[in-house]
Amino acid sequence: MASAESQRQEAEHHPGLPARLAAAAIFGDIIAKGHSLEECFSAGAIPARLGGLAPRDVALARSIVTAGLRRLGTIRAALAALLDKGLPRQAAHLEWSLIAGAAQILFLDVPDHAAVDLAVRAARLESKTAPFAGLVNAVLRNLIRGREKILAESDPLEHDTPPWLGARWRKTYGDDLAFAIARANRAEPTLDLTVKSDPELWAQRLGGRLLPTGSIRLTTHTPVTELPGFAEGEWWIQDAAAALPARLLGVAPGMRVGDFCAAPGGKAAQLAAAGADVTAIDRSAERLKRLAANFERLRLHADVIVADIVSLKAPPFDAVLVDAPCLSTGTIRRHPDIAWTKKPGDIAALSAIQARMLDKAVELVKPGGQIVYCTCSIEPEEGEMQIAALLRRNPDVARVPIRPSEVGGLDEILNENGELRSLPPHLPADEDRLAGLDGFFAARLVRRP
Ligand SMILES: C[S@@+](CC[C@H](N)C(=O)[O-])C[C@H]1O[C@@H](n2cnc3c(N)ncnc32)[C@H](O)[C@@H]1O
Repeated sequence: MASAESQRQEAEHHPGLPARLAAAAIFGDIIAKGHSLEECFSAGAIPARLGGLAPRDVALARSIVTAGLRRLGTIRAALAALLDKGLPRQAAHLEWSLIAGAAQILFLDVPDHAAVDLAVRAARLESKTAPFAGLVNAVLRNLIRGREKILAESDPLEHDTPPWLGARWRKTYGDDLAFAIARANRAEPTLDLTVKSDPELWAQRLGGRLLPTGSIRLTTHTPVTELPGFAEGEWWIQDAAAALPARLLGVAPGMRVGDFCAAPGGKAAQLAAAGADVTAIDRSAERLKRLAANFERLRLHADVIVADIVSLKAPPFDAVLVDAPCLSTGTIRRHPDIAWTKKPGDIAALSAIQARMLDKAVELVKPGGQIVYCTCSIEPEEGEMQIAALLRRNPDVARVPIRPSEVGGLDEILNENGELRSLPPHLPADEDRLAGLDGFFAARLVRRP
């Protein structure tokens, strides 16, 4: 290992180096150790990987990691073709540095020579990898030569989607839609806002586009904290599809609503802004702190409870929203790490918890009260099949179909049972950067009186 002192000296002479070292280390944390992208760049993670980095370097490291994860399959296939003998075992972690270099060369607006030079310097910093600095140089230079062909031949489904997910999506949605989902996942996500009130006025003030669903889609590059209305708590960031489930509950002022799995509070804020008396429940005290901070900025109120929903005891609610934990495959555009950190076996464990949460929602909603169940997953086990199973096992529950007028007239995001099923290629736009929706499932139910 390089001493901290030699790293510090190198970094002083080569200002771009710390961001590349951090990016390479974080690729390892995510791909090999299964940490999430959000966790790696959260405030708590800073001392471990990002300590001492200037905000500009943290932003660059994040761009490298995000671009690299979004196109990981393409990068790995290209590197494998150039490394016919693979990487030497003692220097296997050079892969992270090569991935970071390749992400810059293929997908970021970074000068090629900087990407190569800094990857070579990073390799020289460690005794185990130093003998292979020449190999790093040769591989990345060959990558530059082959760039056009690599990009032209890169297929979203074959290369940038893990095979098990690609196979699932083909089976569920057919070849064409599976391809469209994979292609949409490679695009940068849009920046959508939910406003407390008067979306037309705020769309105008923020120079954004008012979507048929009522969300505002922005094109600005101004940091969100500097935009009008942020400090005043007039709006919050929330994907346009994620904003739909809470609206389907049709809350009226004073209604007692249980938000099951509430943190960090995007949907709870919608319910509270609509005048509901919200009880926000989540088992993560840490994430509920974020909800509390968000609510403070938005000047909204909710009663907050740290609890496991499965064993929750509470007086009955007028309505319940269940935003259950899930595989989150509908949000790969925003969280490209999900494609590589989730495993096929996760679905069975998650769908068992989802079923128990649904049963709890039925138990804790008053007779005649409504439940909206949602997940940001495009896997049917966590959506359509979950509701079909609940309706089979509990005759006291019925579906209340969602009408197109409740989702901005977007018939294509409703299925034949009147459930919401949005997918990343939905909501196309004249400009690619304004297109797309997170993949969400939502069903509205009523506990029979
Ligand atoms: C999809 S997120 C919720 C997002 C939130 N509703 C929003 O709109 O901002 C799922 C949440 O479920 C919580 N969670 C997972 N398992 C839980 C359980 N057994 N009981 C309570 N909360 C749970 C997680 O801590 C996480 O905050």
